[in-house]
Amino acid sequence: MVGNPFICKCGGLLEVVRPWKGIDSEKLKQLWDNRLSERMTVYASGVWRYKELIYPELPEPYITTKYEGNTGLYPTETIARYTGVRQLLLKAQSENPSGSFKDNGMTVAVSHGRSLGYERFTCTSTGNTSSSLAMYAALAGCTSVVYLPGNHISASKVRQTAAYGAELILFNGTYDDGIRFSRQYSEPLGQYVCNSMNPFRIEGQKSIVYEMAHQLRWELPDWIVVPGGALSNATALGKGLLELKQLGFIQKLPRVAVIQAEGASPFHRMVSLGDTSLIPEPQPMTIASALNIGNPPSWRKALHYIIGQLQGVTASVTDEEIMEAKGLIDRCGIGCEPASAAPVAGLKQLVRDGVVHPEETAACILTGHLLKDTEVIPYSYSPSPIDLSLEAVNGLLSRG
Ligand SMILES: N[C@@H](CCOP(=O)(O)O)C(=O)O
Repeated sequence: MVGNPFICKCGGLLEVVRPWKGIDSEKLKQLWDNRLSERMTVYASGVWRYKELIYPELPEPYITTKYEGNTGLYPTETIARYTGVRQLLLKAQSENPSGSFKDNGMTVAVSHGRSLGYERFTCTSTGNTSSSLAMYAALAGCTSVVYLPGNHISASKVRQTAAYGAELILFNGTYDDGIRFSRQYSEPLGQYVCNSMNPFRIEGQKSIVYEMAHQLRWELPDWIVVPGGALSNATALGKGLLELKQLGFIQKLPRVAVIQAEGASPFHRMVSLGDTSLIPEPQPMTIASALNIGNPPSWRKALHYIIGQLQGVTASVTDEEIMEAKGLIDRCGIGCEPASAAPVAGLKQLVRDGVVHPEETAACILTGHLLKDTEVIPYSYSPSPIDLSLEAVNGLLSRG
């Protein structure tokens, strides 16, 4: 096996560990408040605003940013009622420049790669990671090569990736096959890997919970709920939360829940059986394209942070439950891709099962934009055009 810079000799994934000397949380909170008025500097980014906890030593000229992050945190009574909690917030990572939470990590991975002198970036993807990478690589004046499974991914995401100018390599097999290939061959091909096996992706994705805590004046809800596919989001959430607590930014840790889609839920299966080794799902199958992953690369890190350190919980939900929750999120005016609706469906289940108390509060992280998986948008509109007249319109309105 050819070496990969992010894989340890033991086969596990490397991660960034810092000694955290000289962090003064009160001073940093003040600095970050001041940065909220930045406009066209790197600190206008909702990721690089928190540079001191993300990648303090990276020189600014290497940073490729599209002012990512800065996403809304919306209270919604409809979804609170639906899930059964007292208060519910939706953190819309879908509002990122390429339409998904991947941007929080990708700006850091691409900036790190540039600092090493790379000009060719790569990833394997079900579509969001590739769109994000293609966008940042183009922005940095570099090229990207993306490996995409030939089936069960979203054509709208593939088109978005192509639009940013990536070289597309469609292959037979699943996301997991593509990851196996790029673990082995990206480095000899001179391509800098930007999948979440790259620990700088995880560092960037921590900013999601940093920004959420900042928006809530450093008091998080009782629960934070994320979808689980490759498990980089869960890992970053766990690592980020523990750092916030350890460094004195928050006084109380929230509980965390990771929700998988039933057809691609090896992590949930492992946790619910009390096991500590993951049995991959050979044919992952869910309508939520971003969750179509049978062998999540970050499962060990997620197990360590979410289950080991934070005593978090997991659940799995059916495609029907995902689509029902998505319908509600869409009609609240926020909208999301199917994978993002899994946390809302999962929270409902956790309240029903008595794991989450109805008096508790929760935030669900929406990972991708409503326009990401357009093939599965289940809405219809007027079947055939009419000749416009007041009578014809009144006739249609009275039917509705
Ligand atoms: N849903 C993802 C797959 C995860 O890839 P990662 O390397 O970004 O964790 C995608 O959009 O491709």
